Order: sequence, then C-alpha cells, then structure tokens
Amino acid sequence: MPAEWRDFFALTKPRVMTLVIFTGLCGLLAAPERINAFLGFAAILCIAIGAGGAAALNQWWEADIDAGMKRTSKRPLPSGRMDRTQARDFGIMLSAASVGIMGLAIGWLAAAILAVSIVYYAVLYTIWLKPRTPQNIVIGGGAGAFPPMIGWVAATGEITAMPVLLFAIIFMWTPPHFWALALFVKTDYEAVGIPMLPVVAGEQATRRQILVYAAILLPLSLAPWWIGGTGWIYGASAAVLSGLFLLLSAQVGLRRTQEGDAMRPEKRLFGFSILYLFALFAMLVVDRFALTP
Ligand code: HEM
Ligand SMILES: CC(C)=CCC/C(C)=C/CC/C(C)=C/COP(=O)(O)OP(=O)(O)O
Repeated sequence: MPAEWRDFFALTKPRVMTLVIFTGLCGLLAAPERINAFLGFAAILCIAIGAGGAAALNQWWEADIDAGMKRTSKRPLPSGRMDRTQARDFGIMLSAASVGIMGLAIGWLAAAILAVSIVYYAVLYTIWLKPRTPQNIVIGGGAGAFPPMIGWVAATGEITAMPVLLFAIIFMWTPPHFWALALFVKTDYEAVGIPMLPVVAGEQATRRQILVYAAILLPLSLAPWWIGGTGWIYGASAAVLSGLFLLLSAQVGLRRTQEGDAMRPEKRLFGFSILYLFALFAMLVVDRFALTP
C-alpha cells in the first residue's frame, strides 16, 4: 500500500509536537520586542516543520525498534505503509527547508538554534544516546527545550537570561514527564533493549529521580519572575502549577509498585505534565500582555 499524505503527517508526530510548537509560540509572544505577525507566523511554521522533520528522521532510524513496541508498532514505517528511504528524504527535506527559510526570513541566529535542535533530536538523542545510556532523555531532552528560545530569538535577535531560563525549565521538566510514562510502559522498552531508567536502574531509583527533578523545577520555574523578566501573574501561576507538579511527583516518588498496580499516580503525573507545560507557557504570555502596555 503506497504512503498517503496522512502517513507523512503522522511521521511528524503531530500530537507531541503541538506542545513543542506552542512553547515556541509563547517564547515568541513573551519576548520584549514584538515581531510583525506575518514574520511571527513564518517563524512558528519553521519550528513546526523543523520539529516534524526531526521526528521523521527519528522514525527512519528507529523503524525496527518501533516495530517491536505495541505503542509504536502502528506508525507508518513499522506497519509497512512507507519505506525507509521515503521517511529519510522527507525528514531531510523538511529539516533543510525549515532552517533555510528561518535564516532567510527571520535571522541566522534563530536558524542556527533550530538546526542545533534538529541535529540534537535526530542524531545526538536518537542515534547516539537513546540506545546507549539510561541518562538518554536527561541529556537528549535538551532538544525539546530549544523551541521557546528559538521563538524568543526570532523576535529579539539575541540570547538573554530569559530564553535560557525557558530552556532550563523544559530541560528539568522532561525527565519527570517521560519517566512517569516509562514507569507504566516499561515492558515495551525492555522488549526492544532500550536502556530506559526503570529498566536499568529499577523503579525505585526512577521514582526518586522524578521527585528530584520536580523539586528543582519548582524554584527554577519561579526564576523568570525572580529576575524581573515577568510580572506577578506568571510568578503566582508558576508557584501554583509547580507546587501541584511537585505534589503529584511526590505521590509517585514516595510509593512502591504493588501487585497488579493500575499505576494511577504515574498516569496522573504524565497527564498533568503536559497540562503543566501548556499552562505555564500560556501564563507567560498572559502576564506579558496583561502587564505590559
Ligand atoms: C527526550 C524527551 C522526551 C521523551 C523521551 C518523550 C516521550 C514521550 C512519549 C513516549 C510519549 C507518548 C505518546 C506518543 O508517543 O505519542 C509522549 C507524549 C507526549 N509528549 Fe513527550 N517526550 C519527551 C519530551 C517532550 C517534550 C520536550 C515535549 C514538549 C515540549 C513533549 C510533549 C509531549 C506531548 C504533548 C505528549 C502527548 C501526546 C499525545 O497526546 O498523544 N515531550 N512523550
Ligand atoms: C525544533 C525541534 C527539532 C524540536 C524537537 C522536539 C523534541 C526533541 C521533542 C521530543 C519529544 C519526543 C517526540 C520524544 C519522543 O521520544 P522518542 O522519540 O524516544 O519516543 P518514541 O519511543 O515514541 O519513539
């Protein structure tokens, strides 16, 4: 069966990338300089195309691994709807187009960070770290932390403390986000030999690590307000959201898996992690528009 446009769309991991694109948009809108709407739209489109290209390259490389896991076995490559060369060429084309257009239309600093994040996800994380170390997502998660910085730099043309803090927030958020999920789909990764932390270091170590990252995330998420980069609306929202995130992480971090466990706290934490990042970045923009004339 030949690949349809739907398969190419699926190859960009659209659901996961909504949050990547959203944080990029928030970085762009929260920046102190306002960019013209047409260029702003072009910048976000480039982030979306670049993230989609990187996701396609990730699946080109991981076709065999995806075939071995229930969660990923219906993706276009493992289900045989597309061949690997098509996925690779599509990924390269999107990646190159996104960086080229970003550079020409917006600026080469934003384009360079976009290029770094694509290589980070497709090569550093997927090809190098993921199959080798249980710290894969801690280091590799950096790729997903770049979009707000790209958005910010697209608007201002420079890297200041604020975009670095936004990067750091997503960097610290990624381990609890992913390890909560890895606790309840652990068997999948075991089957294909990917050294995810629960498989290699055990559940208790993973639970403790989740709590450590959530505890660091709380003060870190307040830092943009602390350094005067945002107003009280963001500060108060970050305190509430990160407090809740820490609470849910503590429920996961301080328990043990029981016989026949439904893993409800882990599923709740994973679900909340997504809501958390959407809400935190939305409040950054609300703060900016409500408090800055
Ligand atoms: C290396 C770091 C990360 C890993 C290993 C990871 C892994 C995963 C996995 C396995 C899922 C399950 C669902 C699926 O495959 O569709 C998922 C869901 C999700 N992830 Fe992540 N993630 C990471 C970083 C991020 C980042 C940085 C973002 C956005 C800023 C993000 C946003 C999401 C969203 C929105 C979902 C839900 C998708 C849905 O509703 O189906 N993830 N993540
Ligand atoms: C702008 C730009 C390039 C952004 C990149 C965004 C990025 C790195 C997002 C990470 C989210 C993601 C799909 C992780 C999946 O990990 P996995 O691929 O190990 O998950 P899988 O087991 O579902 O394949």
